[in-house]
Formats: sequence, structure tokens, C-alpha cells
Amino acid sequence: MELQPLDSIPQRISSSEYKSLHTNTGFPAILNDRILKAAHGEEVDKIPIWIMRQAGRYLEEFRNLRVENEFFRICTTPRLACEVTLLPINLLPLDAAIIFSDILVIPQTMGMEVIMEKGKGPVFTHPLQTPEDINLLKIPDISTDYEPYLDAIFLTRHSLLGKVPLIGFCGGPFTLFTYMIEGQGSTVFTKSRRWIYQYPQETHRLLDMLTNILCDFLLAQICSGAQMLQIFESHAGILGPDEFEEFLLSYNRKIASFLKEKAKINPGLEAPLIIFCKDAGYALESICQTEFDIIQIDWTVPIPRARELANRYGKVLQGNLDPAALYASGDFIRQKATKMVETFGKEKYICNLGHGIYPDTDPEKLRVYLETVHSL
Ligand SMILES: Cc1c2[nH]c(c1CCC(=O)O)Cc1[nH]c(c(CCC(=O)O)c1C)Cc1[nH]c(c(CCC(=O)O)c1C)Cc1[nH]c(c(CCC(=O)O)c1C)C2
Repeated sequence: MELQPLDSIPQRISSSEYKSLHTNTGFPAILNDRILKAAHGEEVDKIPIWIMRQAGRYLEEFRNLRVENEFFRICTTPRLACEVTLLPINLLPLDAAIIFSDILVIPQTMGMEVIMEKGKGPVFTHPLQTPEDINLLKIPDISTDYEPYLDAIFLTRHSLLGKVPLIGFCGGPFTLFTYMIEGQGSTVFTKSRRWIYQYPQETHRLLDMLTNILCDFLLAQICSGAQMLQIFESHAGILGPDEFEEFLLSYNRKIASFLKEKAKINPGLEAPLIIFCKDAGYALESICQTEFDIIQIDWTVPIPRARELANRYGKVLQGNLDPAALYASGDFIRQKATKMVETFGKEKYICNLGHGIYPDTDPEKLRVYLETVHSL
């Protein structure tokens, strides 16, 4: 697929106009809308499938592009973000594109420095150490700080030429909070868990600040061309049920209500909302009781129970093959995928993995998974 020259694409609406809630028009007509149909609970010709981290390091083309380009430079250069987003769409039979970016761009726009360390992942140079550090954070300016990310969405929606819908995303308030406190990924998250008990008020203050920022950021993504949105609460599994409700779900509820309210006033802003609370199968019923349309589950969640709850609360399910299963033989992947789809049922279902695809996965194994699901 050729990238369109920038001057052939109409101007994205100015950031100040987001507040007046006008969506852009003039995007190419959609050719494959099966994921949007499934999101609305409608019948589909084939099961729609996309893959978390589908534009990542398992693709040689991405690794080659990374040799010359620093990770966050790709995120902040609309042409590069667009090119990377389109890579898997041009190579594999996927039913949606997800904009190339990262959940950590939000702490960056709040003034925190994040460096992508080779072999280690993202590292914050100055994580928050005490509640006083919250005062050093800034509220991002919608008209300047988000510009590259929104331009990337706008350019990509045009460059997709309607081939598949475009998904926007952000990290959930709680997951961003954990990175801002820990400074990097963790297995135990003792610093973040300590904060919620030692400084509950300040933790709420920071989560509230993040929630307001994410509401604006997600709405701006819809205005710029995102057709669906996913919130990644990747660290939901570290909380107990009470803390999950108090420090995680209540804030995501606010985001979903905010976006649904905007869509009620202006139907042009309607975009199905996906929530992924990784390792939080324990809280599946509460998650189903929110205004999110689609519930992504990881592979530890029993599918029959997820289906029962999703049906009870009128939700669509997304998931959930263990990404490690793509290391198995093609035959095994075919069998496993077939059984998985039969258990989910073919309605109100969007296929994906249970977490992001691993960097050393053979793209041909992913192809087996995609083709199997489409053949069912
Ligand atoms: C390809 C990539 C990304 N981020 C990172 C990489 C690898 C970095 C590299 O090229 O060196 C670093 C990168 N960014 C992050 C991590 C995890 C760090 C850690 O906790 O150890 C890494 C290695 C943080 C991050 N970033 C993201 C999450 C949520 C999903 C999840 O749980 O995996 C999280 C937790 C979201 C994310 N991140 C990315 C996308 C792009 C769209 C797509 O899916 O194709 C998305 C949606 C892109």
C-alpha cells in the first residue's frame, strides 16, 4: 500500500476545535468493517481478528526500521508511525490496524523523561518518589503536546484507504501510575502497592489527574480518526478485589462514561471501547458491569465463564490465546485455535491473543493462527 503524499490529505481539524466536538469527515470509505460489526454485536462473514503488538519486533521490517530510528522518534513522527502501523496490514490478513505508539507517551507529555533501553524496555529517568513529586507534573496541552500522535492517527486513517478500521489506545490510569512510580516494568510492584496504602489520598489525586488527561486524549483520538479504542490496564493483576475497584475500575468507568456521554451528544464520536485488565479474571463480573463494549481477556480466564458473564451484561469478548502457543507446531496452533473459537462462539467475538505477540515469534506461525480463525 502506497503512502499518500501529505498535501493530498485534507487538514486535520485544529486541536482547539476538539472541544467543540466535531469529527473529521472525508476519510476513505471502509472496505472491511467486520470488526466494527462484531463490536456492535452484528453478524459477520468471518471472525474478525487483530493482534496486540502486531506492528512490533517480531516483524523483520520493523526491526530494520528501528536500526535507524529511536523508538519514541517513531511515535512522534507521524510519517514513521503511519508506515509502521501499515506494515502488518500489508503482510498479514488482519481485520484492524492499531496506531503505532506507546502507553508511556502520556507520562512523557506530563514532563517525565522515558528512555527505551535496549534489551530492557522503557525506563523513567526520574520516577515519582514522594507525593510532593506530583506537583512537578504538568497537564499536557491538547493543542501542542498531542499533536504528533493525533497527526499520526489522521494520516494513518487516510493512508489505510479504508482497508481496515483504525484502533487508537492508551494505558489505563492505574497502569500509567505504576510505571510513573516504579520507573520501569516489575514483577512485584512493591513501590506502587506501597503508595496506595501509604498515600491513598495522593494516589487518588494522581489517578484523577491521569483520568482527566486520558479522557481528553482518547476523545481527541476519535476526532482525529480512531474508529475503536482500547485501554490497556496491563498491571491490573497486582491488586486485590477491593483495591481493583477503588484504584482501577472506578477511574476506567469515568473514562467510559465520559466518552459515551460525548457520543450521545454527537453520534459522529461513537467508537466501540475495549478494556483489557490483564490478569484480573478475578474481577471479570465487575468489568462486565461497566460501559465498555468489548472485554479483552487473557488466557488464564476460562472462556465459558467469560461468555456467560458477557452474555449476561451484553458485552462482546476479545481474546485470548496464550501468545506462547505460537511457538507450537502449525498443526497444534490450528487445533488450539479451532477449539478456542468453538468455545467462544462465533458471535459477539473478536479474536486476538491473550497479550501482545512476543518479539521472537515466527510471523508464519501468526499467519497460521489468522488463517485458521478466518476459515472457521
Ligand atoms: C513495538 C513496541 C511498542 N512498545 C515497545 C515496543 C518494543 C520497543 C522496541 O522496538 O525496542 C516498548 C515497550 N513499551 C512498554 C513495554 C513493556 C515494558 C515492561 O513493563 O517491562 C515495552 C517493552 C509499555 C507498554 N506499551 C504498551 C503496553 C500495553 C500492552 C502490554 O501490556 O503489553 C505496555 C505495558 C502498548 C503498546 N506498545 C506498542 C504498541 C503499538 C501498537 C501495536 O500493538 O502494534 C502498543 C499498543 C509498541
